[in-house]
Amino acid sequence: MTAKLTDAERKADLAPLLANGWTKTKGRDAIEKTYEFKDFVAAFGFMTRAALWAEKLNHHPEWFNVYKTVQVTLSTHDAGGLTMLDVKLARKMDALA
Ligand SMILES: C[C@H](O)[C@H](O)[C@H]1CNC2=NC(N)=NC(=O)C2=N1
Repeated sequence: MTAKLTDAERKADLAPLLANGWTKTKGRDAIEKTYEFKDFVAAFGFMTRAALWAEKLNHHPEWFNVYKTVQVTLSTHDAGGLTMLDVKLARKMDALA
């Protein structure tokens, strides 16, 4: 099983994400970000591309879409918190958005 992020990993790998629009979820070891796109097609295009990466990583987002907004929460359910899989998927999503 993937291990929860260590303090060192939180400094090295999580901090850059937190400086790039991700925030820690309240009351839970998770991160979230709200992406705003030009329209629904752009938002759904992002979700489609992210979904293929999620499947490839076998790591799946919690997300919510309304029109051109996609709200994403990442956490590793099997580990009960943040792992490097969340970092990987967050980086990928930022690259795709
Ligand atoms: C059986 C399957 O590999 C697991 O349930 C995977 C699937 N996708 C997952 N996604 C996320 N976000 N956390 C998990 O722990 C997780 N586990």
